[in-house]
Amino acid sequence: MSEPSLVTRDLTIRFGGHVAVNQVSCAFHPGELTVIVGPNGAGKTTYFNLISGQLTATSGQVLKGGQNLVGLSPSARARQGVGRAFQLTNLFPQLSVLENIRLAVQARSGHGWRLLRRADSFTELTRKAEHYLEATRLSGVAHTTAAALPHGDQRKLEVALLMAMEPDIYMFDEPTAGMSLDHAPDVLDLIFQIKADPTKTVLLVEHKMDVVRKLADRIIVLHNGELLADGAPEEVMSSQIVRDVYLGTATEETA
Ligand SMILES: Nc1ncnc2c1ncn2[C@@H]1O[C@H](COP(=O)(O)OP(=O)(O)OP(=O)(O)O)[C@@H](O)[C@H]1O
Repeated sequence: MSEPSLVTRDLTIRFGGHVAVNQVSCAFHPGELTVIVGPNGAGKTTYFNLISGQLTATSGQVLKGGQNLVGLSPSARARQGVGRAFQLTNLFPQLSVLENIRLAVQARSGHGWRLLRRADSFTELTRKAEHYLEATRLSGVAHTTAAALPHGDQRKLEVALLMAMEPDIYMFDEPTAGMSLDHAPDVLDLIFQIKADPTKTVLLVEHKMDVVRKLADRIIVLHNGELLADGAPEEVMSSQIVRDVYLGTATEETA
């Protein structure tokens, strides 16, 4: 197997006396989509926050290319290639879809978020932005303001912004939450597209078992902040301990 693109080693966070993530060691690889599942309160989002930098670990490491990212801000981690989709936080609501994507391309290219003076740089950025616009099938709403987009297109725009940042680690926390059945397949298609690139690593937190089945190359199960199981989807889903702790009850609720 390829070298891991991201490793968490004994990753732990305590909130007072409560250990929300407890010594989680896991290696993630390029070309692999790992879904993180577990019952409510298992520590999935906290684990994500520790990787993307919204939270700082009490102990343990987040290693990328041999560098420990613990202590770096979320934006510093994004510059290191750890990209996380966040609902609306990176959007400029009054700018058009194309302008939003162009700003993300610009930030990635090292021009920051300033207005550009040089016309040739601008054209190059627009060309790249149009590429992501097409990849996410948002060309039809290129000139619509982000604020005026329907919810489903806003979620696609979030994926477009993430793609424009060209991360090598993609993180999605319940990417279809709150979406209608019409729009969910579009966003799942985009994740399929990303996963098809063998240089990208995808991490996904997901409750919906149909989405897990559709996308997962590998499943890890968290329970009470600990890593309970890790393996191929069919192996993990059929293991007795996982069925007892999680799937036995959760599939009925969420499938
Ligand atoms: N900032 C915080 N301060 C105190 N406790 C916290 C904090 N953030 C999370 N927790 C606790 O850590 C535990 C794990 O929470 P987390 O949100 O990571 O679970 P989850 O698996 O993502 O749950 P869900 O599926 O419901 O989103 C919970 O007991 C939660 O109450």
